[in-house]
Amino acid sequence: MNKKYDYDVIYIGSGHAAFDGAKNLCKQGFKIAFVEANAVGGTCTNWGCNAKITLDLPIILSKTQQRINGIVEGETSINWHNNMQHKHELIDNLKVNREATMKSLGMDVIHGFAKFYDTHTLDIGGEHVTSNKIVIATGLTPHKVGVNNTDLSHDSKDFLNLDKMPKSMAIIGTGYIAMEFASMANEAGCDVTMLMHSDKVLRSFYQPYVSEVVNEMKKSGIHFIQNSNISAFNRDGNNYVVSYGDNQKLNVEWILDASGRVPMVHNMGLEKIGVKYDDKKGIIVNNYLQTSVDNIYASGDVAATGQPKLTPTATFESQYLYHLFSGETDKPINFPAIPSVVFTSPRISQTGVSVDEAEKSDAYTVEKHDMTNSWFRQVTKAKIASNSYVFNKEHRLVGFTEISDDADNAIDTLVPAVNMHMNKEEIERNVHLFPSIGHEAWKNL
Ligand SMILES: Cc1cc2nc3c(=O)[nH]c(=O)nc-3n(C[C@H](O)[C@H](O)[C@H](O)COP(=O)(O)OP(=O)(O)OC[C@H]3O[C@@H](n4cnc5c(N)ncnc54)[C@H](O)[C@@H]3O)c2cc1C
Ligand SMILES: NC(=O)c1ccc[n+]([C@@H]2O[C@H](COP(=O)([O-])OP(=O)(O)OC[C@H]3O[C@@H](n4cnc5c(N)ncnc54)[C@H](O)[C@@H]3O)[C@@H](O)[C@H]2O)c1
Repeated sequence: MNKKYDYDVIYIGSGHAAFDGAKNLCKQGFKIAFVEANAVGGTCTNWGCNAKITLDLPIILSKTQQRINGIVEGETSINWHNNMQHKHELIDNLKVNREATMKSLGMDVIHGFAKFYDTHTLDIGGEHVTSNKIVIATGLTPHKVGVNNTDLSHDSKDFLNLDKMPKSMAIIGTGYIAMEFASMANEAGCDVTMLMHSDKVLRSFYQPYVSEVVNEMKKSGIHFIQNSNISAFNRDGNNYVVSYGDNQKLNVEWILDASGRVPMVHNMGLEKIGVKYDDKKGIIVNNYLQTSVDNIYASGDVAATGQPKLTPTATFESQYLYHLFSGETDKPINFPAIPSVVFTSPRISQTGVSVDEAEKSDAYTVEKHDMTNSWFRQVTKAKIASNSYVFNKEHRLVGFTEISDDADNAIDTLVPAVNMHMNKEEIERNVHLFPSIGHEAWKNL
């Protein structure tokens, strides 16, 4: 579209924050390139959501079998090696397929690490490429705890490639990754110990529900050490020793550092061209996802928008930039309620106004339900199933959270009702498949 630069838009990164909107821009005639330093498709596609949920399949079966034991007889045992093979079959080619799709649509893929040469020029291994607009979509990278021999620990990518499940594992942190991977490892026969930073687990979720998940995990044999204050990792033959607390030691086969993920903002020359960022939150953007330099934008996990750093957010931002660049909108980004789920057993999901926020304000009312007595949950023999609906003053639905093995499905069905702030009349205009979790989630409204 313009002759001055090689491209109309270059995306640094090729994950959901880039590709999802770029393909639509490309269809409108924009000349597009992606610069990718690692696997095309980014974290979610190669070592995030997709890989994790594939490995979770036998965990769901095993947990279901335990609930309906007696109806289904015998014990389920997980063959982790075969589970990992299944993951490789589904995941390993995704990056190849994604690159082929990009090229077939007419977009270029440049392999290498991008640095800014000036505000319109990227340096990729000494080659210069220019673009009218540049979108920084570089995501997050694992944080390493600052202790002695920190390199003896592994990260989430290593876990998602473990061919053999270790007999014992120390997990640093109790966030999303720590809790999900602990549930999987435990069910696959590993002795898991969680080394907590404080006494809080999954801080952004409704704590009474989080406590129930922790209790279930404890019953399954997972150990939680609060305020662990870890100080060093050391080798002990083929094993590793984690030093923590007041000279205490934990001997394990494997250490997973799940102490968080930090924005990919370094060594890119951002300081040189004046793009402002915060080491923890990411690249500072305005309501148009525009950085402190006019022609440079940020999208997805690396953008400091205050939104949950999740795939649906990255996709939404990427699509917004498509609408903005194509001239279809000149309005600021207007985020919908983003649903999030922790894939533990049971799972916790939430979207919109949280119960905590609602309970601190007169503007909301909260309705809580124990779902274990509902008919459909009796079919699934749910031991734990509760949810909470948040309504505003006009009794319109503005938030929802659930704990249950079906919390992911429950939230997915309610997202439109929360986003549209539906009232009773609007809710009743929607009919649902029966019997289903979706029907259950709507019928209390
Ligand atoms: C283990 C795990 C499980 C997850 N599970 C879920 C889930 O169940 N649901 C969910 O919604 N979210 C989940 N997430 C989060 C989700 O993966 C991210 O929110 C999403 O991938 C963000 O997309 P993105 O495009 O912003 O960044 P990314 O997908 O991280 O893409 C950024 C890309 O930029 C590249 N890059 C970085 N710097 C440069 C550079 N200078 N030059 C060139 N390339 C560069 C990187 O190599 C990377 O490929 C999970 C994350 C992890 C780690
Ligand atoms: N189901 C999902 O949607 C899903 C799953 C996995 C990851 N993710 C995304 O990936 C991101 C990263 O996940 P995460 O679990 O790495 O981060 P997180 O921020 O959720 O958790 C980090 C954990 O590490 C702890 N911690 C920090 N410093 C520590 C220290 N020095 N010692 C011990 N513990 C320490 C924190 O207290 C916290 O419990 C999340 O923000 C989330 O957006 C999402």
